[in-house]
Amino acid sequence: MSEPLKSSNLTYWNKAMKAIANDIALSAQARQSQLTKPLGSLGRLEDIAIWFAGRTGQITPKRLQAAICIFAADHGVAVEGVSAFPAEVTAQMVVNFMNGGAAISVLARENQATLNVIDVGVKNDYPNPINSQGKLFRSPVCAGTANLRITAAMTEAQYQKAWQIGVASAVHAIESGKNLLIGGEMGIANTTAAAALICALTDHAADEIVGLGTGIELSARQHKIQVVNDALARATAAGAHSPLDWLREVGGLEIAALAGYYTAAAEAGVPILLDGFITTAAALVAVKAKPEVADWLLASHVSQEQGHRAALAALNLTPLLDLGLRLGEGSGAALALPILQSALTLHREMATFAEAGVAAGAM
Ligand SMILES: O=C(O)c1ccc[n+]([C@@H]2O[C@H](COP(=O)([O-])O)[C@@H](O)[C@H]2O)c1
Ligand SMILES: Cc1cc2nc[nH]c2cc1C
Repeated sequence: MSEPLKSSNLTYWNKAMKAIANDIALSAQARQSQLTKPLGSLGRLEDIAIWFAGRTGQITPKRLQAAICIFAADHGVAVEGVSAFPAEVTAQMVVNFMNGGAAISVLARENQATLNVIDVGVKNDYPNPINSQGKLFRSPVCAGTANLRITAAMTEAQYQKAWQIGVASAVHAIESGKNLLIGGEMGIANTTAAAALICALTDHAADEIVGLGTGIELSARQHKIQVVNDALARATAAGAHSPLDWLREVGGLEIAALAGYYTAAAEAGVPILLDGFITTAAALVAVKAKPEVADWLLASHVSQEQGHRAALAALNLTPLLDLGLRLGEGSGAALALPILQSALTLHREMATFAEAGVAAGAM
């Protein structure tokens, strides 16, 4: 199925943020201390259960119903030879996602998550999928961004439209009962845009952040660093200042949509599970524009892309997994889902010392 996505509820932008229920988190912490295990022995799983209690307002949070939205778009900077793959792959992978053959298609099935793909700016044509796994929303803002090395990647109207499509995607998922939002992305050359954004929004130099993306040679990485530095200098000269200026100048349509998706999820009080390098760049934009978004973010994994660890650190996030992934599509987030589910199920279903008749240790 393929349909346009209506950006129905734009009031989510600039809405007041839902508060964290600290009293409920404290009750969840007290429950953790009563479960039949030495306190702290479930490590970060205990923190995860308490984190979700504070966000959901439930001492024993319900099972997670995850929505995965993949935002796909092309990048004008691909002409600079910054990727190991041709730009045509963006459209081809959209079809693969829908046909069920991509890594994220498999992982979504494996973890009972819904998978929707939102085309916010794929350049090449592609056929409508038949019998697809999820829904395809064809909402292209334009046929990809401009080359960020030589001009602003997007116009004001373009990045705002992409942002609003992300907002509408989050609203759609939340209104259909999802209580965990995962964003994924597909866009050849988007590690160049993400690296430029991370450099602009943190104190890091391009050499610290630019990586090999889909697998470019080390010599090509030097050129990619030059492209990022040229883009940063150009945008600085053009007067880029705010996080949204930087998004427009050096970002991407899928990155703008992800930033809107995360902001709307946080405004609605729905937890967000980040994926890799590009989704973290989008989260950085959202947090710099609206700092409270940070309270709703969890990091699934640290990608092999060089600058990901620094970007996560800038968000004060500690990843759950370090598996050497560098795929994107939401794959790392889908892989971390069973860990989150187990943390919540243990918290809900384990017996307390009193219930089990087990002697509690000195605490
Ligand atoms: O998420 C990551 O950490 C990640 C790291 C490297 C590459 N990717 C994916 O690869 C594509 C971008 O790589 P590149 O080399 O074309 O810039 C894009 O489709 C991303 O989903 C994703
Ligand atoms: C094949 C392929 C699959 C991807 N999935 C996300 N980014 C990707 C980039 C390529 C090249």
